[in-house]
Amino acid sequence: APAEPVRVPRHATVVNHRALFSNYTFIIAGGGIAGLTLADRLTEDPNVSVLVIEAGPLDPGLDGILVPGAYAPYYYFWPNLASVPQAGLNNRTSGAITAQVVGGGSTINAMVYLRGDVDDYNAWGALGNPGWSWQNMLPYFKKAETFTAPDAAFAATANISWDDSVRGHSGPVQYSYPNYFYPGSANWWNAANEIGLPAVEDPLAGSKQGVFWIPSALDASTMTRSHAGRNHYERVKDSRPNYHLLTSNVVAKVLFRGKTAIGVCYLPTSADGSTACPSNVYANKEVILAAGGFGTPKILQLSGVGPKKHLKKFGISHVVDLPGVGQNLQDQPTLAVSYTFTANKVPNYGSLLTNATYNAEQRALYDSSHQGAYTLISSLSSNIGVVSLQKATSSYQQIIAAAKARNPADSLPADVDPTVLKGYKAQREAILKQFASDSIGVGTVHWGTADEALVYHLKPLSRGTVNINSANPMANPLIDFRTGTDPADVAVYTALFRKNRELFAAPSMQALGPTEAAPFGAGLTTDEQIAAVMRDQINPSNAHQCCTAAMMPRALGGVVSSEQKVYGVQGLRVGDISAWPFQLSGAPMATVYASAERLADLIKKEHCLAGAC
Ligand SMILES: Cc1cc2nc3c(=O)[nH]c(=O)nc-3n(C[C@H](O)[C@H](O)[C@H](O)COP(=O)(O)OP(=O)(O)OC[C@H]3O[C@@H](n4cnc5c(N)ncnc54)[C@H](O)[C@@H]3O)c2cc1C
Repeated sequence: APAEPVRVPRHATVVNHRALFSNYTFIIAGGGIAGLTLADRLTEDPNVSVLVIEAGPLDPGLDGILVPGAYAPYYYFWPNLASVPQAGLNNRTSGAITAQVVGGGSTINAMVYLRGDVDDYNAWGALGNPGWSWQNMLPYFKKAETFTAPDAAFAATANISWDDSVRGHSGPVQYSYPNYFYPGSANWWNAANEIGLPAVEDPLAGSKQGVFWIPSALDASTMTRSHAGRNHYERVKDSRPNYHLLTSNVVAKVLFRGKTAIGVCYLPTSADGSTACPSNVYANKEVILAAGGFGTPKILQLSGVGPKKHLKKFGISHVVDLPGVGQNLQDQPTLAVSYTFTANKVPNYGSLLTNATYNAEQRALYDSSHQGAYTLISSLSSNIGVVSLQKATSSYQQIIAAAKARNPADSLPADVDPTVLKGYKAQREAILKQFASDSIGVGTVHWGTADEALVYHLKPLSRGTVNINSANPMANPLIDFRTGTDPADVAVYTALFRKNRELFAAPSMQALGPTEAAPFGAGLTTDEQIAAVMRDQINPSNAHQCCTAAMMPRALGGVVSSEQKVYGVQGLRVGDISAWPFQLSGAPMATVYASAERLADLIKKEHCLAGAC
């Protein structure tokens, strides 16, 4: 079958099962951010055909997806995903959220559009990944995006600043800023300045210590969400007969001839999986996995690419023994801290929920002129602050010293493969260097302007796992975030909690009369007391799951090379967030778009596509 020539129909479209070709130049598993970016760029060459197989449907344009203030992501959550009991969080289980829809996370995420910092990409490079650095990524960040500046007068009153030279102006992903802020945001911003978190000129310039407006994946022409389904599929589909998207189907596994990937088998998302692989489709050149931080390692393991010992338990014969597949799971945990106020300002984001008149006014304003509170994603305000460990606590050196004194093996599952442990040691050294730097954030503070502050932990040292629990491709994997199993994470989080508390104690926030509410509260004064409550409150996930097919040398437990080729086989790459070695000081979306742009260029060059050689 792989030798059959590619037939190109007249219209690119979402195809149904019967309209599929039997073979394509490339097959991409997962139509999320990475998958659709790759498909768009590869089909620029009319001689290439690409099939994307996506487990979810196309969003028909629901309000809760497109209108930020009406945000309702749960329509497209992957069903029934949850973690196992979390040993570091008093054995609580938690939901594990990831998207199942065309556009993946970009269709349902909170639209926060941030890059990592300079040392994030440099450190990935230093882990044995030539070609990865901030300098190398910057052109791809720009290529990926189009920034629309806010109205100049509004920007001046609202403290929005940016450096146009680091922003892209002609890429498919649209981003801008909401054109409204709640009055309480100004108190929060001033309070941040009062505790030594300055205004950052541009958080996308490679360092963002301080406070800034959150760039948002908003199409400024309509003030609606710019998601990958729109910017990397709908934008080009009518002119690309060579771009096929099969929705509501799940890739069960990669098909191999010897050690060469030749295609995939797939089945409808509605199937029960008892008859595995009813349908096959073949790739002439490559299969690319882009099924996200949970989906990609699952497909690899089901395909016989993973820890041999684990696969054996399910009767899966291994194609290549790669112990790192499904290890190294990381997320960016979140913590909500509740407050009551004696003098909070209205309107705040709670007003949309509690005041029907205000809500109706704001909706009418948005519908008529794309202005007002509905341009803000609900539950977030316009500002956020990023904090290095040094800024968070004067005890940062003690935290680093304690982390260095710990045996890294104690932070991983007992049966860890020696290569994975070696890779973790290398990562740990890189991250501890970042802890000592004042130019890399370890966490963020945020206040939505109503009854809750949010504290995010960006740089965990704890490592989890995602492993299949059945050979049935429809069964969800076992997800163990292992949040808080490394004591340094709890110490860092406690410091971030205290930074948030300091911010609320600053004069500009005190003017609103806040009281930290239960289960926290002023009665908790020691680190131990705070940490004990945090273990009951931390949410292990911000839906930023990553790093489960990590890009590192094989001797360090890596799964893919710096060109994102899976070790030990041919014709198979990982194109998505699974390939990251460790979390960024920032949210993932912009980097997933940009690194898929980078990978598309590498693939074009290697196969001489679209005049690339
Ligand atoms: C609710 C939510 C809020 C978030 N908020 C933000 C934010 O504000 N800012 C930010 O930067 N990031 C945010 N994120 C995270 C960000 O969206 C993800 O990190 C990003 O989408 C990852 O990109 P990806 O291409 O690796 O995977 P995804 O975009 O998740 O795409 C993977 C796709 O693969 C599909 N898939 C999985 N398994 C299979 C299979 N076997 N066969 C076929 N298809 C499959 C899935 O349905 C999905 O569409 C959020 C995520 C969520 C879910």
